[in-house]
Amino acid sequence: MLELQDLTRRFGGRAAGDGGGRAAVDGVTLAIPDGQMVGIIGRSGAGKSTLLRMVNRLTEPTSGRILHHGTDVTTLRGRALRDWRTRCAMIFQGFNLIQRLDVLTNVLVGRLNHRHGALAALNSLLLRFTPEERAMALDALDRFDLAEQALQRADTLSGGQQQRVAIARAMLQEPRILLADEPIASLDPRNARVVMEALRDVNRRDGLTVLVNLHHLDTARRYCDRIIAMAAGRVVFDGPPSVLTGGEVEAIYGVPEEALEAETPHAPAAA
Ligand SMILES: Nc1ncnc2c1ncn2[C@@H]1O[C@H](COP(=O)(O)OP(=O)(O)OP(=O)(O)O)[C@@H](O)[C@H]1O
Repeated sequence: MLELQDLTRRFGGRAAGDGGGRAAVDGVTLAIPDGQMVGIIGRSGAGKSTLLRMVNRLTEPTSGRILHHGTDVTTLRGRALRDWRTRCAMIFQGFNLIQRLDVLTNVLVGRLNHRHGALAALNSLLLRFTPEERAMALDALDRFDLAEQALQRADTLSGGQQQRVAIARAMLQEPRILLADEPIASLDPRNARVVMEALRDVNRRDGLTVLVNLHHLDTARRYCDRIIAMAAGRVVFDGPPSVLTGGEVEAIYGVPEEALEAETPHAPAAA
């Protein structure tokens, strides 16, 4: 179980924790069972990215707690924090691959957090990997239908392929949670579908908890077990997709579903 307890993040105060500034996330309390696929929706600026980034501590909470299996991850430091970030992988709208490196090496980067000791550090620096690690990376690529592209530079792939490489890299971390921050916002509908299916697959087959920020409600309804809607940093809906009807969306946001989605600034579809 992943528990968020009264989680708040303010920006723009005089100092963290002084109670000043605007709340990007405002007192969010959620309990997310292991293996659930959760879609987080809401207008631009609702606090979706800040919420996800607090879970793996890329953004520090101003107040509140995050517990995973009872461990308070809000207080972790040093090696314990690095271990948490390994268990809690993240993918981004912009894929965040190293463009000039080949696909296989990009996936192997997901393994670096598992290494400890001086020799391992040197090998990491030189991007040297063992045959076992390379086999693991190839398996991950094969699973997402990318084995043939293993030796191509990352920047030769389509956006949908790059996002699947990012998922393969995340899987090499052997995480328990996958955080996906608008993973399909730059993709055309076909690539978006393939990426959502890949996320669904790691959720269903590997049992990962997946938290995914999405702009399209139909995508959230189709792929997620649970939908959380945010507005101004707060949770304004939390329930199964079947309950989030068009009427419910209009009641929450004051505009029809189509109008809500149309406000969303989208990056141009990737090639
Ligand atoms: N590093 C930061 N410094 C200052 N303000 C920030 C920072 N990050 C986010 N914010 C503000 O916090 C609020 C929530 O932003 P956030 O990116 O979490 O929303 P979002 O729902 O993910 O939006 P989008 O869908 O556009 O990505 C916004 O008002 C944003 O401007």
